[in-house]
Amino acid sequence: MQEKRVAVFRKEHFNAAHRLHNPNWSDEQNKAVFGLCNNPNYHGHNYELIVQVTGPIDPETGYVVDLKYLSDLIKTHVTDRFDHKNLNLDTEEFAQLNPTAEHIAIVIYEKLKAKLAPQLDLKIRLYETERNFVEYPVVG
Ligand SMILES: Nc1nc2c(c(=O)[nH]1)N=C([C@H](O)[C@H](O)COP(=O)(O)OP(=O)(O)OP(=O)(O)O)CN2
Ligand SMILES: [Zn+2]
Repeated sequence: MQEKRVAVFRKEHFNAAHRLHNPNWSDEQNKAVFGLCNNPNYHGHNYELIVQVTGPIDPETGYVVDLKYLSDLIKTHVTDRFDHKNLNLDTEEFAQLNPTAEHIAIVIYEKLKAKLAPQLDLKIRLYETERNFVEYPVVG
């Protein structure tokens, strides 16, 4: 019989400021492409993060992953690092990387993936606003 794989989810949130900017472009080009998001004085978002972990159920615990462990992992590696921060100025992750929702999702994925057992699949959904959100990775 095929192993049953189950997805478990943890929702978190963090508030952060950012500025979308490409240093290789002129100010005019940055303004034209990124609009208000290029404001030199930054702007903020209430990010909503959904972390999905998929895998087999451990027969001993009945868990795919302990959600308390997952919650602690997200706190240590994501929210403690990014909450109430200016992503461009206060974090090494986005000092040289444009802090778009796409890039933030990939950075979060890579941090958490490194801490999870290899048989577990990870997916990140990140809401930058109520209507704008991204997912990583995309399968297929
Ligand atoms: N592909 C992406 N597009 C945009 C991103 C991004 O990360 N990836 N980010 C932004 C800005 O950060 C911007 O602040 C988003 O806010 P806004 O356009 O105001 O979106 P809202 O949902 O709040 O407002 P609407 O009224 O629904 O437009 C822009 N693009
Ligand atoms: Zn923004």
